[in-house]
This record gives sequence, C-alpha cells and structure tokens, in this order.
Amino acid sequence: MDKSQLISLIKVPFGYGAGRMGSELGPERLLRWGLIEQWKELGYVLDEPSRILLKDQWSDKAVSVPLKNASKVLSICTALASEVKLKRDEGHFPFILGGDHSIAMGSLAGLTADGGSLGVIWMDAHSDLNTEETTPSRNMHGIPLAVGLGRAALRLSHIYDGAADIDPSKTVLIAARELDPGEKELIKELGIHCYTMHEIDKLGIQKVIDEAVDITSSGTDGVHLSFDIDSIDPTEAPGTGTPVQGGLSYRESHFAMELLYEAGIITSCDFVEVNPRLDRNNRTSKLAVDLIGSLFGKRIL
Ligand SMILES: NC(=[NH2+])NCCC[C@H](N)C(=O)O
Ligand SMILES: [Mn+2]
Ligand SMILES: [Mn+2]
Repeated sequence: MDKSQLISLIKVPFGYGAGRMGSELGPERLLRWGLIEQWKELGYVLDEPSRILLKDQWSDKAVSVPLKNASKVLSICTALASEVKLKRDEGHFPFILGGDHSIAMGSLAGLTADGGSLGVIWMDAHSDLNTEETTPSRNMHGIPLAVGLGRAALRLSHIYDGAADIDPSKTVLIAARELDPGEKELIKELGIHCYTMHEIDKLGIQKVIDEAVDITSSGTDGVHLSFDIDSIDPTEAPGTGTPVQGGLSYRESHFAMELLYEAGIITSCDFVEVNPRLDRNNRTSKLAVDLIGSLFGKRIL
C-alpha cells in the first residue's frame, strides 16, 4: 500500500456465519478505538467508508447450501463483492472490516472478478477449508477458503458473476493449529502451503512471512491478506468466537504485519472475527487497531 492510493474502508457488520453472534459489532468497535484517525496520522487518505448491510430480500442462488444462515451469508457476500470490485476498479485499496470470516467469500469474489490472478495469505488458527460435506459445525465461517479454491458446491461465481477460483499454489496458510479431518486431506490433496504453529516455532515468523511473500506475489497481480484475529493467542486476543490456544504471540503478530508492510505486496485485506461481546476490557479490539497500524507502516521508532 502506498500513500497515494486511497483506502476504501468497507464495514461489514455481519455475524451470521459464526456459531455465536457478536462479530457484527466489530466494525464500530474498531472505529471507536481510533482506526480511521490512525490511518490519517500515518498519512493515508481515506475514501468515504461504506457499510454493507443485509437487505430483507435474501439471496436465492442457483446452488443450495445446507449450512446455517446460508442465504444471509450469500446475500451479504454478493453485496460485498460488488462493492469490493467497484473500489478496486477505482484503484483504491479495499479494506474489509468484519464481521465473521464467511464474508471473505464476498471479498474473494469481488477481487477475482476482473480476471487477474490473486495470491492469498490466510492468517488463521483454522484453515476454513471445510465443505458442506466435511463441516462438523455447519457454520459458514468454516468454509470460505474451500469455496475460494473451487472445492465446495458453492463457488465464487455463484456469489458474483465473473468471479474465478483462486489458485491453491498461490495460497498460504499461516498460524493454523486446529484442522478438521477433511481440511487436512484437502491441504494435502491441493498441496497448499501451510505454515502451522509448528513451522512458525521451527523457522521463526520472519522466514515464514518471507516465504509466504514469495509464494503469493510471484506471478500474481495482487495479494489479498485475510486476517482472522484468532490467529493470535487467546491470552492476547480473547474476544473471538473460536479461540484456540497456542497461537501467535503479541510480537510475532506485530512483526508479521510489519514485514508484510515492508514487502509492499498486499493489495487488499479482510480483518475479521473480532467479537466485542466476548472481549475483555477491549483488549482484542485495541490489539486489532494496533495490528492494522503495523500493517500500514506504523513503526516503534
Ligand atoms: N473463521 C473461523 N473462525 N472459522 C472457525 C471454523 C471452525 C471449524 N473448523 C468449523 O468448520 O466450524
Ligand atoms: Mn477464519
Ligand atoms: Mn479462525
């Protein structure tokens, strides 16, 4: 992200894709902790923020998805995809603030609709690679990456006309530590680069990010960062619906963001799964704002 590019903040106060409600309160809470002021202090110019809301008229797509709240998720994702596409066509940096992680299907659909090839960095305790067949929870926030890769009955092209599957060889998972059986199989079958916490312990976060940057930026037209706050350890980020112990430390998560800023490859971002209802003293919301600062070039000195 360079400072001549406008940031388009797209707020998506939507939590129906998660097992517990509350992430729909994320966008307003992060704004309350100074997200916009921070961007301005860093020298960025913001477009008028937009907000994607659920309409009464829910989507009735040609595909049946037997998961919880599927029609609401499809509807919000289609609306989000068209907003993301619009902002991207204007040359802006789409920053999608959720909400639960199901909305990433809308981001990916909008970002791939121009036919370019997209690298994806998915930072998450989970891989979100379940399908309607493998999901143990039937929650839609467990499937968005499988949908993005064209591995579920629901495809990005059902969400938005012209959207295309993303390439598994240009997709990287970081911070995974809770994978369901079907997800493990899919990772192996597709050969997805998966840096679990084991690889992070072994190689260090710097090497992991360096490799992720190479994999996702070579031969692509852009790199989308899909950041699930549950990638961070719950001691630092307790306010999220599906916390898993053994996650990224405070400094690892900041360092990862700082390195991504230095690499200069990120062209769009989702920031999801902050659940203010489950938070303690706003710790998670404040951390989220700080991490976004690091991603956009905030330095200690
Ligand atoms: N975006 C998330 N936090 N996803 C959690 C998914 C958890 C579990 N794998 C499921 O399918 O339900
Ligand atoms: Mn996720
Ligand atoms: Mn997760």
